[in-house]
Amino acid sequence: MSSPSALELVGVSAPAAPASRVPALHGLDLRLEPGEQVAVIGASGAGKSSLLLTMAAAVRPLGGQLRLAGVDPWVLGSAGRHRLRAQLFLAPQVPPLPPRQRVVTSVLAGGLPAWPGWWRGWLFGWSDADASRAQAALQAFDIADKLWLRVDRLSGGERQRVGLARALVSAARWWLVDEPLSALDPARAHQALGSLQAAARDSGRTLVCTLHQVDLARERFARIVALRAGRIVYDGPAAGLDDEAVRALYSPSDADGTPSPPGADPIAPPAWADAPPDLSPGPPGALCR
Ligand SMILES: Nc1ncnc2c1ncn2[C@@H]1O[C@H](COP(=O)(O)OP(=O)(O)OP(=O)(O)O)[C@@H](O)[C@H]1O
Repeated sequence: MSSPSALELVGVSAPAAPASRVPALHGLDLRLEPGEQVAVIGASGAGKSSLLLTMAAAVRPLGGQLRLAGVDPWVLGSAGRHRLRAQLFLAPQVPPLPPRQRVVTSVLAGGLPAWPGWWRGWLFGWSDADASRAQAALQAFDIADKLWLRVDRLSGGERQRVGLARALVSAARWWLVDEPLSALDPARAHQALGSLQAAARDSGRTLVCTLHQVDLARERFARIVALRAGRIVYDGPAAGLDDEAVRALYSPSDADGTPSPPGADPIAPPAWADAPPDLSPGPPGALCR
């Protein structure tokens, strides 16, 4: 049964960035019910990040309509849209963590803008209750021991997990997470995705997650949305996406999404690329670069 609290795209075409007028998404129809968990897959450049930015009301559709719990954020004034955005947590591929900030502060910033007390804590120090909240969020990603470290002392994978811990302290009802596992080894990736999904499930949040790990997407998500060249080419149960469909999804294509014929070479290399390398020795004493 559909709910009025759904996140909905109706015939949405949208660019990849706020300043662009070039559509990266073309006429998408998509509806996510509260508490649903959806993996978005597709080749590089297919439009996965653009879809999350559009859902987060960070880029304005060129056509069609985004509806968040029945409200189109783009008919609101900027203050109203800002309030509505507090319902959305967007985790970009590379979390924007200030390098000199302590991890505790970065995690608790996930509660902004809905948590005015953040500024007090940031200025005057964190209470034990705040620190415990951040620690519990980090614990879910197995990095509770990093609570008081500075962000620039973390590895890339640890930063990525701090970025995910921010979702757990946010009050948002929709979690939009862009490639959360790109910097994690396979074991950590399984653990982090499991924690994220469990936290979303336990708190009734809607989770949309873009993933390059197709096997993990099929194993862990009941519903898969597949994008190709800015269009939805599959939206359904993970079980309905077989290996052949996945191969077709990731096969090279022309710009319009038409698969290239076998052996086709869409971009010919320049003539010099085939020339044999010059292996002649340089003058005596020449430096090898
Ligand atoms: N800032 C930008 N301005 C203009 N076009 C962009 C911008 N960022 C991305 N694009 C283009 O928009 C299209 C969709 O990009 P998008 O980042 O949404 O793809 P993606 O599926 O998330 O890719 P990836 O898996 O590599 O992150 C691509 O053709 C890309 O080149």
